Amino acid sequence: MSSERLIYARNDLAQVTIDDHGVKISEQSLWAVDHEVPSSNSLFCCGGQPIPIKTFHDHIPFRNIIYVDPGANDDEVTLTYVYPTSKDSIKLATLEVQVQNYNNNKLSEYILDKAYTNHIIRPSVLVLVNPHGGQGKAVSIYENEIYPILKAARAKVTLEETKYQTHATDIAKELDISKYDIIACCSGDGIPHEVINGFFAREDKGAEAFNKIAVTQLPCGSGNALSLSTHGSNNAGMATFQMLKAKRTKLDLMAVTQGSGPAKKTKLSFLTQCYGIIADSDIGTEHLRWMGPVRFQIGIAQKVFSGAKYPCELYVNFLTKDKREIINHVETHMQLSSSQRDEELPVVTADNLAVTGPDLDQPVPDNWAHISAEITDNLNILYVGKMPYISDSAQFFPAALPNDGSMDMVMTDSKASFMETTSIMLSVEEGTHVHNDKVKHAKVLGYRLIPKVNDRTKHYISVDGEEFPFEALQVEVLPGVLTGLLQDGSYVETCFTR
Ligand SMILES: Nc1ncnc2c1ncn2[C@@H]1O[C@H](COP(=O)(O)OP(=O)(O)OP(=O)(O)O)[C@@H](O)[C@H]1O
Repeated sequence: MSSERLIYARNDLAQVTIDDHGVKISEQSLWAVDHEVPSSNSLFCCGGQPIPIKTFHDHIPFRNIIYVDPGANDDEVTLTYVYPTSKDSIKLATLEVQVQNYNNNKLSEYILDKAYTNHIIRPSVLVLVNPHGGQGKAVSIYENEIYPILKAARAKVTLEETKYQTHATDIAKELDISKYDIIACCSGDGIPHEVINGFFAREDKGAEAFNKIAVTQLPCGSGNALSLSTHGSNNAGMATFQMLKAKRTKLDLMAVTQGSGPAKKTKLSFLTQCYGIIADSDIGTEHLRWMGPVRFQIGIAQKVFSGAKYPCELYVNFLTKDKREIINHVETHMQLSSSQRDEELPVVTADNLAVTGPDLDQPVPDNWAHISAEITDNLNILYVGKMPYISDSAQFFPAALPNDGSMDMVMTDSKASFMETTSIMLSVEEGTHVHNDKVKHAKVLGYRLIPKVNDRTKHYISVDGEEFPFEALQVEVLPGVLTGLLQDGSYVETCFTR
């Protein structure tokens, strides 16, 4: 520090220096940081870059800074930043500082650039709040946990509440896309599903919208798989912070086609398709909605215990058949995406959104495998997904990758005993169920499912957690069409990617 600087140091401002990692508060100024300091010295990770708590009391990492206002003099700024209060929660704070080793009329912009290496400063965000999401808590979660962080980061926020089912689809279909950088769905997984399908219903199949606007979720619903897989959190404040700091990254979508001829309809899916016990337990227990996620587990236990079977015909276009290939696939793809991390995102055109598979009344291509009746006559779970976490206690697709051009297919049949099935379900939390001999797991490029369930009880096919017609469907991957927001371009770590 120069002697001149010492003379002019203001004692009403915290004295700091800027280093490569953030803002270091000088010892004499620590009084100015009046918030509590977490005692844990563990890493604050949650899918983003680790924020070392250990040194946090005298150092504000650039990543934690969400806004910087210029002060009265060139070497003074007000920092707005977040600090962790637990592994999965944050608080906002501000600190007026005088910077001892940097004196320039662009000081606030300099720090802001360092704070937002990955993403747009002051993004323009369309916030869609589903007032019925999360058992009616979405509005208060938005007001109390999400908006304060967006406001502190000076995001340009446009707020819209969804007024009816599929309203989000209509909004996305008619949207002036030039106005927004992000659509943040303050909801469960239902609203992002609707937004993506609203884009797809546009004249260019949504190409321009998919290129311009990142679609993300801030967790306000009962199922928040998108937030858990991308922001690493079910906590709305934390997810908002992670969203602001995330990197625009291309994600694969899945095109789900049902019907043929004039009745042919294609919808996009970003998360999962499901047939069997899990679909019936998720959608079929709507009457237990007030119970929240617990209803799902009760439904599964009931079905497993009763030995429920969901026969079908299944044709699959496999990328990997042997489970051992999946580990190599994940490693190779992660290396590839890390080498492409700084490249510009590819531009999507309507061709990338075109469905190329045969119609459902036509035979599947010769290279698609017909799964043997020994499996499909006894099938009890068919679950296909593109994101690793389906709830905070279920890494159902631990090998799922954002843009490897494939989906993860997981299948079990009712020949496994009740105890075996229970043990499989219990290992879903750690993601290790896919290693179980009784679980079939493959990377697939496309499949056709024809349900053959004859009993009279109502059954379900769910796509991204939403009910779809209980009839044949065909799915293919649309590689890298959606722009999402991921920490450093990757999904949250799983047992495969850790
Ligand atoms: N104003 C509204 N009235 C009725 N339904 C609505 C309204 N706004 C949105 N919806 C519907 O609510 C459904 C669930 O949305 P979302 O996923 O956000 O909530 P959730 O709490 O996670 O519910 P779920 O348990 O279904 O996941 C969607 O199908 C959506 O179309």
